Amino acid sequence: MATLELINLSKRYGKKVWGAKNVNLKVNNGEFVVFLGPSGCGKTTTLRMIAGLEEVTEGKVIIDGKDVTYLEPRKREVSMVFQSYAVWPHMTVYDNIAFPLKLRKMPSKFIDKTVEEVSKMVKIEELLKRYPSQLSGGQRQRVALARALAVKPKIFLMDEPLSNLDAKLRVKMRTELKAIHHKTGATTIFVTHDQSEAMSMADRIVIMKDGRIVQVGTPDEVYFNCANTFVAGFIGTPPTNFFKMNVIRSSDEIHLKNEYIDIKISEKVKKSLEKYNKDEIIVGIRPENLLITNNNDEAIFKEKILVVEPQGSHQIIAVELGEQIVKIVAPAFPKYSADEIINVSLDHERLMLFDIDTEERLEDI
Ligand SMILES: Nc1ncnc2c1ncn2[C@@H]1O[C@H](COP(=O)(O)OP(=O)(O)OP(=O)(O)O)[C@@H](O)[C@H]1O
Repeated sequence: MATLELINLSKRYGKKVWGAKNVNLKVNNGEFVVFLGPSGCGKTTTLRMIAGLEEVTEGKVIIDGKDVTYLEPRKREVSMVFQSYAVWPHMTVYDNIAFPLKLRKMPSKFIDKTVEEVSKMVKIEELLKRYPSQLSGGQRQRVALARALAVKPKIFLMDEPLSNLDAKLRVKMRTELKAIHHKTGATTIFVTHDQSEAMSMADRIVIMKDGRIVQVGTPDEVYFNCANTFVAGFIGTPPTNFFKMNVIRSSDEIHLKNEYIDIKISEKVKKSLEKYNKDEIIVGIRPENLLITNNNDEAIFKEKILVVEPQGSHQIIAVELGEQIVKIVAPAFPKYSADEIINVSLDHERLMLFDIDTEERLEDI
């Protein structure tokens, strides 16, 4: 177990492309941190610099207070699990797991005990005599995990380890990985572009865009206190609805208005708007914070339902406001259907406001 610190960590490919730029992060002992972001945002590059597989252009990697920026990978005491299972086909499962321990010249009794321990942890103790070709994809990935666990690394690095598995197995493995982390307490960095994977596993999520960190926080923090429109749009399914609106100030009220929507803002939100002197603003409302109501006075808009997508536990309702499709997550009952006219209000506590120019969230909400 160890702490990890990244200081201004940057990687430039060629003359122009920055794979990662000024990444600053402190990871606590035993923490499970997930790097999340769209394809090409720099997650893998950053992970590989931590592992020592990628040369650092600028900045430092510190593990347990020691500068390892230029230390070769095997001396860093980190283990990495990749998306492709990367198990050796000519070795049995036992030998695959034992290999890194044999390299370290560990006594055979110790190796036996460790293989038994980690294979139980990842539930492959029955498969030790098989070869990888005799395993399913999920089982192969478990072998790769066991091999990484066997060396008891200071830091566990995982690059999309679940993405080759089918949807059901992915969800199952998430829970298992979280349980393994709970058991081992190993400091873990996990890379994914799947936000629900990140939300369900992470102690903290590091959201990246264009090689930079845009927000670091617990799953709740990045969901409820999004730093900007990028985070609000990236986290959550269906994604946040965004509206460009005018700020209409009168002596006793403030309204946020566009052609279709009129929001009379609450006292709480009023405060943050007092400091905002622009006439336009971006409003973000999550689909579950739009509420279908019978009360005309509460409604921020009234519209015909375009389509209803039943999901069992809830319904996703789409309406069209001009060119924009707006999504509403409603409870499973009452049932709605296309062409029905609905009044829609909102949970004012969950309204998100963003600066029209910077797209950063307004403070004090
Ligand atoms: N060897 C390379 N040479 C040149 N550019 C590279 C190289 N490796 C990565 N890049 C670029 O660096 C940026 C970050 O890539 P990286 O692989 O870290 O992204 P990622 O977030 O892990 O994406 P993905 O989810 O698709 O794996 C991208 O713009 C990518 O094109």
